[in-house]
Amino acid sequence: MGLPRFARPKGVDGKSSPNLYVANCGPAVGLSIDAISSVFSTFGEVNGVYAADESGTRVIVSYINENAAQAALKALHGRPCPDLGGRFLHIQYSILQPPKQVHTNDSIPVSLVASELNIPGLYLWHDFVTAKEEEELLAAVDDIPWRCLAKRKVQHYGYEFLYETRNVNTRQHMGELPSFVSFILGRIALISDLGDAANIVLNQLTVNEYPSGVGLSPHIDTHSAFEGLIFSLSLAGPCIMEFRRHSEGVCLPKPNSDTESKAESPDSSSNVKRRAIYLPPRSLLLLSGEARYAWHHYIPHHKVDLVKDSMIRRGSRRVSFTFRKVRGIHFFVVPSAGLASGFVCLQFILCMYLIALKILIDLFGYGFL
Ligand SMILES: O=C(O)CCC(=O)C(=O)O
Ligand SMILES: [Fe+2]
Repeated sequence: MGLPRFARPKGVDGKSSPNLYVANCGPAVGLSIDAISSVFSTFGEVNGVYAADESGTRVIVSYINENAAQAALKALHGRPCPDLGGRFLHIQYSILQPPKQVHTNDSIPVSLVASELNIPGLYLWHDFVTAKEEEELLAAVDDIPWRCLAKRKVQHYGYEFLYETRNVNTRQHMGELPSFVSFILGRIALISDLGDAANIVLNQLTVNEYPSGVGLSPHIDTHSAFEGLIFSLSLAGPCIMEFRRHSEGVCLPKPNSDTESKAESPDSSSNVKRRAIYLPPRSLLLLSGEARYAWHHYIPHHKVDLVKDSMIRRGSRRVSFTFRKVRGIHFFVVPSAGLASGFVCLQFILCMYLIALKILIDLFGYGFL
């Protein structure tokens, strides 16, 4: 998906050109590309209107000829534009970058459905929770203190994820997953596509709150900390999630699980396969098998995502609920977290009963039965 690349003009005046760099203008400030195009078309034929960067607040208006650009700049620069919500536009000439200087276009087509990505083990269910449930889930976590990381806020349930060691402390169990997520666990257990649903164990929950434009570094969730399936429920705002996988024999960067480091710019080398999927609010993503173990996943730092030719603005925040299974811990089996304590009791009683039975058999033989 190639957007033309324009250089931001240097100096105040810039060099005359048919392309204008227009700041304070774009989808992120409520101005559609069509509306912008129609206003600028009054000065001459417009070739196209493009996002100047990922902010959603700066566009490039590209004219067929320079005179039109000059007229538009003269008429619209530095004053409120009534046809564009009264916004003050800041306009300069912009220059199409010569091919040698063109930055690697790091945007790739974004799919709406998981099957298009061809990544085994990746699933996405839209509208997994209703708008009302979403509201209730957000209210529930907003009632609980957040832990602030450098760029986002988190809450941990079940077991705390320790960012310093990229692991969980399995000796410190923080209790069952909260009752406000029980219905989600119950619903996951009913997903018919997941053959062996009875074996799904989810005993750790990380809630992430991302402010607008904040992403997540490429990583594979730590193998030694988590096993099995990883479910992530998106709430409040949309984002895109990208996946990348290096070809055999090519070294992957060290898995950067749940770190706070700056999102790396995606590797454009031909040895890297890249895919992207749009995660709307209320959708549930599942990473399993190859999707979970062989592909890095990350959320690019964008305020606006280009999805099927539409610019989709990230909300003021995105909250995700990521459910995982801590390696080696077998309690709290889905279907119902509400029933989890019952399971634990039952398992405990059964164990005690078998141990007692074994002792009695050892002492008295089978005769006492
Ligand atoms: O926010 C998300 O959906 C993904 C979070 C994630 O990848 C993680 O916590 O490891
Ligand atoms: Fe992850």
